[in-house]
Amino acid sequence: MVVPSPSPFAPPTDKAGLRARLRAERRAYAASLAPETRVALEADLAAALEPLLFAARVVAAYQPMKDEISPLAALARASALGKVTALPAFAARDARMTFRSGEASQPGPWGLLQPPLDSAPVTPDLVLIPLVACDPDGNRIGMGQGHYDRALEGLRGSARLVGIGWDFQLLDQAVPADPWDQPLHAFAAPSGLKEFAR
Ligand SMILES: Nc1nc2c(c(=O)[nH]1)N(C=O)[C@@H](CNc1ccc(C(=O)N[C@@H](CCC(=O)O)C(=O)O)cc1)CN2
Ligand SMILES: Nc1ncnc2c1ncn2[C@@H]1O[C@H](COP(=O)(O)OP(=O)(O)OP(=O)(O)O)[C@@H](O)[C@H]1O
Repeated sequence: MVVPSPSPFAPPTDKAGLRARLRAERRAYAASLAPETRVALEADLAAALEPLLFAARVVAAYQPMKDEISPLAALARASALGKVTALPAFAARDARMTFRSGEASQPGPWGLLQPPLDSAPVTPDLVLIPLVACDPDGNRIGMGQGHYDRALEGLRGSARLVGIGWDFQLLDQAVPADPWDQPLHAFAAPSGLKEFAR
């Protein structure tokens, strides 16, 4: 049987190809933002999340990498609303991710600060999740090491799983899902919150 090879000009539909394309888009977009524009977009993100923050008891977010939208304004808002806040912590780069309360005061993997490993582990009921891309069914592409898939497995019954990104990171096209992928309940971006049928 002759299997037609994909055109080198066709946009990617596989996970690795989509990850590479959207990582490049994210890098270019973040580099194009004036610092004050970026702060304003991150404030819009926090406003879009307000109803979810209000309803939550324990909110987990993440320390942003260079090109990611920061959820830290939203996390500060959660704290002001009296919620427990948490961040990921790793004993090693390939260790299981845990969510811990406390200031991000210690160096962790990937150059990101994290709470001390002896601070309290918490079980969030709202998780703000970094992503490279997602689709309207909540399928998510991350950085490709499965850290979030593994950590979210046990939380999806009891927590709202909300992907966070710049607006263009929610794609029109379907993202392929592997059996271990944990689908998102919603996506939040500066333009607002989109709930998925999950
Ligand atoms: N802010 C944030 N934290 C997160 C994630 C994330 O996507 N965002 N992750 C989501 O799962 C995990 C980290 N996953 C990562 C996977 C790959 C690379 C990576 O390839 N980084 C460099 C290579 C250099 C390096 O390893 O330091 C690169 O971009 O080429 C980074 C983080 C856990 N913490
Ligand atoms: N629950 C799990 N148990 C064991 N291995 C897992 C689990 N979830 C994911 N993995 C492994 O993690 C690897 C990366 O998965 P994938 O490409 O879907 O990552 P990702 O969702 O993009 O990354 P991340 O979740 O870190 O943002 C896969 O090789 C997969 O085998």
